[in-house]
Amino acid sequence: MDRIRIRGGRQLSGTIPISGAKNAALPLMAAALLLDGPLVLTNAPDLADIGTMGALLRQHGLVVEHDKVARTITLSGAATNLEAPYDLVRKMRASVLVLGPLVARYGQAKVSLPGGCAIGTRPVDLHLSGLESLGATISLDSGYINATAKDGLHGAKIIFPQVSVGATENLMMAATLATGETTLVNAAREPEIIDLAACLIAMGARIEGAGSDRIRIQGKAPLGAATHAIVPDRIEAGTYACAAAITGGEVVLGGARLEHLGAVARVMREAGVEVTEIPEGLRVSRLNGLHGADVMTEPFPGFATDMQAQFMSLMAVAEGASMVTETIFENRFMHVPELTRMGARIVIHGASAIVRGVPQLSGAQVMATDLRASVSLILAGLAARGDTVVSRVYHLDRGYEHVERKLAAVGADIERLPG
Ligand SMILES: CC(=O)N[C@H]1[C@@H](OP(=O)(O)OP(=O)(O)OC[C@H]2O[C@@H](n3ccc(=O)[nH]c3=O)[C@H](O)[C@@H]2O)O[C@H](CO)[C@@H](O)[C@@H]1O
Ligand SMILES: C=C(OP(=O)(O)O)C(=O)O
Repeated sequence: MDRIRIRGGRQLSGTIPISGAKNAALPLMAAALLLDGPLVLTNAPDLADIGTMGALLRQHGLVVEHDKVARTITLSGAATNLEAPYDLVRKMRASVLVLGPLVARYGQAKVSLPGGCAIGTRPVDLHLSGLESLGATISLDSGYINATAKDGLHGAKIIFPQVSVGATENLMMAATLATGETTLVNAAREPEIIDLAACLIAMGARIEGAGSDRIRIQGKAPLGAATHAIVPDRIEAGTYACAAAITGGEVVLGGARLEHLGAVARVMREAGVEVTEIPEGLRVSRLNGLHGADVMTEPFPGFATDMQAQFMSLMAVAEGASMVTETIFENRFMHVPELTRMGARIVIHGASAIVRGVPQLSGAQVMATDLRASVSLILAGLAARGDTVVSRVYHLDRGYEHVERKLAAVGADIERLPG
């Protein structure tokens, strides 16, 4: 298993190109099940999760070509197998996004229940009840979701009791092939939802309101081939913004957009980080000290849960105390014991962590437990005295493209230790 070694203390300077977003690319790939295609996705990142979604769609019968040099994914063909097996679904929860498109187009699907993961139990009840509202019959058997809609889906008004990115995506896709109008109320407003809607519209779908909490879909518009550029990864951008800030450096995040950072940019400014929009993307710098700032994770445009671990690393070396409250996932503080091993002073009280900043962290051997926890340890390593070695970086490779190359290119002392 590969590890990553970081020798801390280098200020970062230069430009980091921001890749296409993992969390946009995965639903966009699943959307290829809605039509024969081809669907051409440009600005595609080279990530383990993209490989997993490609493998899943191939075993459904699609032709998936990922040109890593041109950074395009071309998806075409029809599904010949309507089952998503446990072995692939367990690797990546976003696999459940094939459910809506499959049942909408083929009237039938069998998809393994994704189960929980390190950060929480992560049920899919909202995906399933939403599909039932659209007319699907759902049953659970031997760890699988069986969904049928022999006469097709029909439009409905679906009021989500809680905001869910994945359920909004699954139902928005399914509704494009349902008869009549579907309204999603209390829908997620993340930039990845807007990106998926833009791609579906490019295919011919009629969708209004994506980016607001009420999305209207007029189903059964004929869908055809489309080309779509994947939105830049706001979480990757936020992560590298923390890298610039934690090292007291200045970096340009090529292609990043301020409006996509939501509350993250505001809180970073509050903590003493300069974030400026420039034609190339965002310039992030920290010339003076960092101050503690409180955050609470919320659906977009609130502070992203996917930025919580990285921000906690930053607060670990800020002056004063910060309170970090996680409201989305019940088990997303697994980076805390590892950061503590590096000298951070953090105590957890229920869903909140109190971070008392220390002047300096010290390098240590630490273990990655999930995607964002892994990168938070790399950030801490960039600021720490001495060497940090992060193990289990396969978590990191799910969602960060060439992290060591991108950071080394702006001056970090970082290398991958193949294992
Ligand atoms: C591939 C992808 O895009 N992943 C992102 C997506 O995950 P994902 O789509 O899984 O997250 P959701 O927005 O659905 O989850 C939000 C909350 O709703 C709960 N919930 C969700 C669905 C459901 O049927 N029932 C239910 O109770 C979840 O357990 C969680 O507490 O949004 C999360 C929240 O921004 C991010 O952290 C993930 O990086
Ligand atoms: C939690 C994440 O992803 P996933 O939903 O794929 O587990 C993430 O991107 O931080």
